[in-house]
Amino acid sequence: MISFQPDFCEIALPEEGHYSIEDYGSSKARWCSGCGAHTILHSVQKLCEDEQLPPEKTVFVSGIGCSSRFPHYMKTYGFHGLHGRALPVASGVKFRRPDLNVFVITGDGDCCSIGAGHWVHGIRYNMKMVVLLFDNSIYGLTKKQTSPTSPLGTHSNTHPRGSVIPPINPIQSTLGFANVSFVAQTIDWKPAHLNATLKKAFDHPGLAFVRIVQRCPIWMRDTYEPTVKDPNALTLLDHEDGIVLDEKAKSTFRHIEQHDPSNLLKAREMAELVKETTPIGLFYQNKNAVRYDEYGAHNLGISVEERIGAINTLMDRYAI
Ligand SMILES: Cc1ncc(C[n+]2csc(CCOP(=O)(O)OP(=O)(O)O)c2C)c(N)n1
Ligand code: SF4
Repeated sequence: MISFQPDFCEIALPEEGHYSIEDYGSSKARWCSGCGAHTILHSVQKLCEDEQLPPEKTVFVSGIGCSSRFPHYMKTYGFHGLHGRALPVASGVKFRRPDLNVFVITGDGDCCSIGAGHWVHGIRYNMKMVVLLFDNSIYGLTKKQTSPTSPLGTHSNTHPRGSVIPPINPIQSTLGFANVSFVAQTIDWKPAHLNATLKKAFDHPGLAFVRIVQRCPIWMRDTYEPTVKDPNALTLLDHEDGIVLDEKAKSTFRHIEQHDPSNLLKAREMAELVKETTPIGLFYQNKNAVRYDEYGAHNLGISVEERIGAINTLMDRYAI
């Protein structure tokens, strides 16, 4: 388990009082050339710059996988932990330090396989954080084993003759979990949509779950290439309360569907679209869902600061 504080504390707030994108991390990550994770990294660093997040108040928690190397490339706090366990670690961080900006980076194996139990309850606890599911439909780091999101018939090292069990649809599953409050889908190769989705997720007052369809050119080229190349493969979910794109970015889509993100039943129907095309946009948002990170303080009738003080006292008492 590695928890670390890289060299950000050596980066004093620039004199002009403005962090630039370079202050948030490196653009030289050790992912394969053409891996979709590179564009996601850039987009997240851009979000940090746009929001001027103080690096010492920001933490990236991940599990294990290619995608989970993400915290190493950020000059913020980071925790590259145990396979499948990013969500409980992040929940602990958020409950203990509600003042921090918390991001979770998880792969489809990490989240939907070994970490699936935490996925259900992380969504249900709805603590304010952004969860980014890097879904490349394969176990990348361990060199091509079938993942729960691998399309039926995927040839892999665990299923050389093709996978036989239908995959999980992470959007549909998440929309079925209790107390779900924000579910969006985007892709790594359309930066305008990716950036707008991250911004919407960051602004959400609860747990924002974002599935990012991610290119893995090493193991899954045949799976994602048709979607990248075919202009008919995507459907943009459009609504004034959803992920709003400018006209130029919108004009790159051939298929646009109006979808009101307050309608959970319709959102579940939209998630089914994936059989014919990949829908991207905001499926569902409920800003009023119960938040466990707020509940503790509200229930006791104390402020967040008082709660932190109470937790500190307990930790001192038991020398934790
Ligand atoms: C408890 C445990 N079981 C298994 C592994 C081996 N392992 C490491 S990464 C990984 C799968 C990674 O796939 P995914 O989460 O989809 O991430 P990707 O590498 O594709 O980004 C597995 C099975 C491990 N590190 N720890
Ligand atoms: S194996 Fe795939 S997911 Fe992993 S770094 Fe390479 S391209 Fe990215």
